[in-house]
This record gives sequence, structure tokens and C-alpha cells, in this order.
Amino acid sequence: MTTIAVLGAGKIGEALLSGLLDGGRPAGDLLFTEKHAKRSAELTGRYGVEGVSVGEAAKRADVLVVAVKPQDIEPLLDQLVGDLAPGTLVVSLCAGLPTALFERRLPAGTPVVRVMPNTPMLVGEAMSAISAGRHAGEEHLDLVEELLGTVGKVVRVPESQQDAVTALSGSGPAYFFYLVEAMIDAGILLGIPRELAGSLIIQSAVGAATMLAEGGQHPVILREAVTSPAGTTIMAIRELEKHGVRAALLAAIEAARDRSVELGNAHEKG
Ligand SMILES: NC(=O)C1=CN([C@@H]2O[C@H](COP(=O)(O)OP(=O)(O)OC[C@H]3O[C@@H](n4cnc5c(N)ncnc54)[C@H](O)[C@@H]3O)[C@@H](O)[C@H]2O)C=CC1
Ligand SMILES: O=C(O)[C@@H]1CCC=N1
Repeated sequence: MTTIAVLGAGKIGEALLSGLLDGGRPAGDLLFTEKHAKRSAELTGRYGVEGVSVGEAAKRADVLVVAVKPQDIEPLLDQLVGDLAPGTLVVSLCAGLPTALFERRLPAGTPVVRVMPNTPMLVGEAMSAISAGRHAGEEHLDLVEELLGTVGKVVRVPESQQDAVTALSGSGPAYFFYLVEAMIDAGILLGIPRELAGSLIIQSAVGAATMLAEGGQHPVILREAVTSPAGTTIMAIRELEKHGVRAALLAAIEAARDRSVELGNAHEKG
């Protein structure tokens, strides 16, 4: 039995707990730590998972999954360092934080795996990218892959790509939600009731995502199939191009990558 403790049960920590339970992991194999007592009680009520202190999690768990904000990492490491059992695997879900930061602060030889997941973990459809730190071997990557495999897809990437991955798939769901939100507004503009506009757009998103995931065709081919000569779609595409939507996406994702680098650098200097 592998005991897994989630340190910081906020949005992504809860998504992981919920996904692992849905994936068949018994509540007794899971622990979490949460600094807000009310939130901690709520989560125990909802999932039947025990909330413990950081020190207790460090003593009892085989795998510690760090899911606090990058800005909150230093106090957490202070709480952790004295109680960490040798060989405990530390898995960081924190945007921007390099494995080297954990290796520097935790006992020598601590295996660390850096992961960038995303919130569709809540529905078993996460995209997680994993990278080994200096002391993490194949067995650690295999274990993390197995854990995250119960809540979605997993790929292995070199750590040097993690900031870009964070900008693409870590933040990615937010871009799709933003697009859906804007398209629903367009429905309102055209006089369609909000609920109906929501149904039309969300099912279109689900259908398009399923075609992308299952059809094996390039997005350009799929878009061309919708775009009839002198039809409606090309009129919309012309406006998207005119307003620089493609360039905006390139710039937006580059800015997200830069922020990930900056979050890591803040701790390198600190
Ligand atoms: N929200 C997202 O879509 C994604 C978030 N991440 C990463 O996951 C991490 C968590 O993000 P969110 O869940 O969005 O943040 P959040 O703010 O919802 O959750 C963090 C939780 O950690 C708790 N916490 C902070 N310090 C603590 C401590 N010392 N002991 C116990 N609990 C503590 C907070 O009370 C909070 O509930 C971040 O590092 C973020 O970069 C990664 C991928 C996606
Ligand atoms: O916005 C953030 O910083 C986190 C990391 C990736 C998704 N959400």
C-alpha cells in the first residue's frame, strides 16, 4: 500500500484527491494537509480522507504531492524538512518551481518529480507532464505515471520544457473556458437566451474536442471541412484574422511561459 499525501488541498489538490478516489484508490491510502481548518473539515466530510499536519503527512506518507501556490512554498518546506522520512518521493505540482529548489531545501538524495497537471483532473481528463529531478529514477517516474494515469493522460518531458508546458496545458483549460465564455456572449449579442447559447456552444466544444482527440485529423483539415466557399464560417474567420486572434494566442502563451520562468527565478534568488 502506497500512502499519498496532498500538501495544500486547494483547487488542484482537491481535483487530485477526487480523481484518485474516482480512479479506485481507497480513501485510507490518502491524506491531505490544508492550512484552513474550515476547508479541511469540508474536504474530510466530502471525501472521507483524513486531514493531517504537514509534519504528520511527512512521517506517514510514501509520496508527498506539493500543491500549494508557488509563492507559499518556502514556509511549507520549512514545515516539511525536519520530518521527512528518507526516500520519501516528493512530487511538485507547482508552476515554475524547479526540482533543484526542492533538492536544495530537502534532505540530500530526496527524489523529486516535477509535474504540470491541469484541472480536467476533476473529470479524469487531466493532461499531466512529468520530469525527474536529479535523484528520481525510472521507478519514481513509473509510480507518478501510474498515479496520474488514473486521472488522465501523462507524458514525460525534459524539465527544460516544463515552463512551456505550464503555459500550454497547465493554463490551457482557462483559454478554452475564456473562448466559450466569449462565444456565449456572442449568442447574447445575437438575441439567443443565455441558457440556449450555453448549450449550443458547450456541445460544439465537446464535439470538436472529441473529433480532435479521436479522429486523428489535423485541426486545419477539420476547420476547412466547416468552412464552405462564400459561406458563413469564412466570414467569421476573416474577422478573427483581422482582430489578430492567432497573434494574440501566441503572445498570451509566451507571456504565460515567461511568468512560469519568473515564478521559479523568484525562489532561485530568494
Ligand atoms: N489551478 C490550476 O489550474 C493549476 C494549478 N497548478 C499548481 O498547483 C498549485 C496549487 O494551485 P491551486 O490549487 O490553484 O491553488 P489554491 O490556492 O486553490 O490551493 C492551494 C492550497 O494550499 C493551501 N496551503 C498553502 N500553504 C499551506 C501549508 N503550508 N500547509 C497546508 N496547506 C497550505 C491553501 O490554503 C490552499 O487551499 C500551484 O502551485 C499551481 O501553480 C498546476 C496546474 C494547474
Ligand atoms: O495560473 C497558474 O499559475 C496555475 C498554473 C497553471 C494553471 N494555473
